Amino acid sequence: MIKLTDVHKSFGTQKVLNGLDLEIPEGMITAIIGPSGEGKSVLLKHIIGLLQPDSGRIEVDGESIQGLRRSQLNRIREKFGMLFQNAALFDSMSVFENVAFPLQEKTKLSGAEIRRRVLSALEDVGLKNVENKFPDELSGGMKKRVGLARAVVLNPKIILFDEPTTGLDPVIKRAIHHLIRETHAKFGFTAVIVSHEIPEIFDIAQNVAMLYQGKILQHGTPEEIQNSTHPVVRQFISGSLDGPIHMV
Ligand SMILES: Nc1ncnc2c1ncn2[C@@H]1O[C@H](COP(=O)(O)OP(=O)(O)OP(=O)(O)O)[C@@H](O)[C@H]1O
Repeated sequence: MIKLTDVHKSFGTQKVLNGLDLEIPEGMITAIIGPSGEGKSVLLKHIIGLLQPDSGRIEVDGESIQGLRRSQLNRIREKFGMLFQNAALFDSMSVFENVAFPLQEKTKLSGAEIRRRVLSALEDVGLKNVENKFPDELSGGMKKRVGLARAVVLNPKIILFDEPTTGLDPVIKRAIHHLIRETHAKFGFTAVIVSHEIPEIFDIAQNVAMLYQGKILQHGTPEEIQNSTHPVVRQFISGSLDGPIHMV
């Protein structure tokens, strides 16, 4: 389980997280939703230890991730895979090299075993015969698939997805969502997905937490969030211009 307790984070005078509490259950898909600029990516970066809170506590599997030495933090980070917003592939490396990278960095597996695992991970995400291509030869959807293969190749306990479908056409978006669900069913990792895809995300996530003004405003099943009576949640999921959320 991932547990955040009373987490505060400011950048200069801008308070982004303001006493945030959240429990992310193990083995489930949890979506973080909320208006742009509210701190969803900042929240993900705290979970993986890329940002430190000003105060509060973040625990992964019962272990606090603050104040750790780099080697201890690295050990905890090995539990994580991450699919970044833009897939963050290395442009100068082939698809094979991109997916092999975590295995080469973190394991002492033989070249033959690495090859087997990379090709298997690519097959899991529906990619065949692309291992020798370079990222700029791939479509946006294929890049996301390669990013997902790289995120699952070490079989991590937890995968963080930062807007995995932003900028993709509706068909590819659906395919990526389907793939996340399938890989989740196959590998059983804990998934945390930051997403703007409303209502599609309600079909994928088992839990949904809405971030607003530095706190989790509501956390529940997709049904509970969709049937929320909270005016902010209602306005956000309906995309209405009228309501307490002010556009800037
Ligand atoms: N390293 C940083 N230094 C200064 N400000 C930052 C930093 N990281 C994030 N911020 C600020 O924190 C706020 C929240 O950013 P964040 O990217 O988490 O929002 P978000 O909810 O993920 O937005 P979006 O949905 O548009 O991606 C923004 O105002 C951003 O400018």
